[in-house]
Amino acid sequence: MFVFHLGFLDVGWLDLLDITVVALLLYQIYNLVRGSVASRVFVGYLLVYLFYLVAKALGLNLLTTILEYFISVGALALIIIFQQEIRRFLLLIGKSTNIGNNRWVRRWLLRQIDKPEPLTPLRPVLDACKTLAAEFAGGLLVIQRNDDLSKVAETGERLDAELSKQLLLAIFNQYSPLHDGAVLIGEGRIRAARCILPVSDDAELPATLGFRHRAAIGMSEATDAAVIAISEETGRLSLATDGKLDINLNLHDLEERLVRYLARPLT
Ligand SMILES: Nc1ncnc2c1ncn2[C@@H]1O[C@H](COP(=O)(O)OP(=O)(O)OP(=O)(O)O)[C@@H](O)[C@H]1O
Repeated sequence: MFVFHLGFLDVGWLDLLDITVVALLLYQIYNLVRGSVASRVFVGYLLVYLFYLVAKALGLNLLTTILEYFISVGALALIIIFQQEIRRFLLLIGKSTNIGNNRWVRRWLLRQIDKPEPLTPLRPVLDACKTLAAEFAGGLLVIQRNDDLSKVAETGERLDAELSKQLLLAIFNQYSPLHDGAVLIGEGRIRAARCILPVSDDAELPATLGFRHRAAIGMSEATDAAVIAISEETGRLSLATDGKLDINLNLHDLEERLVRYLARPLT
């Protein structure tokens, strides 16, 4: 069934759906590679493909064959060049379609009654952040929301300790064997310390941003956790959520953003 005619072209509903999906995909790819070296490779590849279409339409057989060969080998090369972007793209899809994490799916399909979200008391966390910032001690604190963080916990020392300001300060004390890496906090308890977080490979991040802050962003890209980074150099407080870092927050702003983010309904 045709929707309309465009010159000699008959455009149907399926064509419109096809064009919309391709446009959305291209837009997502553009968003992922924007600003990175990969974006130039992507544009170059598109230009070669356009050149190939023109050569084919003109009936330039030899050139078409050479370009066909180049494009098929190029597709493989693209997968290698774009590994980081493809990984980020798949993570994005996985994160937004994590069926088990969906409130409605849990309720209606998995027949799980939603228990009230386990609230992590923020007071001990905020008090510890205040002291760590004032003393330029440095810290990295992950507050679990809904995603399972057991894989990250495995990279460090598992603990199951009551959450308290004093314990957090003891962990991040420079003489503590647990001070390096991140602390995981979930359901009001300290779950692990000395954890290694995934580091963001976003090429648009400022070069001045060190690994503690890149790890905070990386963790918030890969999971729905909120990550607080306290700079050892400047005492600055930053909060990473949804792959974005808010830097130089005062304690009040940090508390407000954390409360708002953790109270946000699950999708
Ligand atoms: N991937 C990671 N996972 C967990 N902790 C990390 C990771 N990368 C760095 N860190 C922690 O951050 C500390 C400081 O790293 P770095 O100096 O590169 O960060 P920074 O962002 O410049 O922070 P600062 O302002 O505190 O110097 C490391 O000693 C380590 O404890």
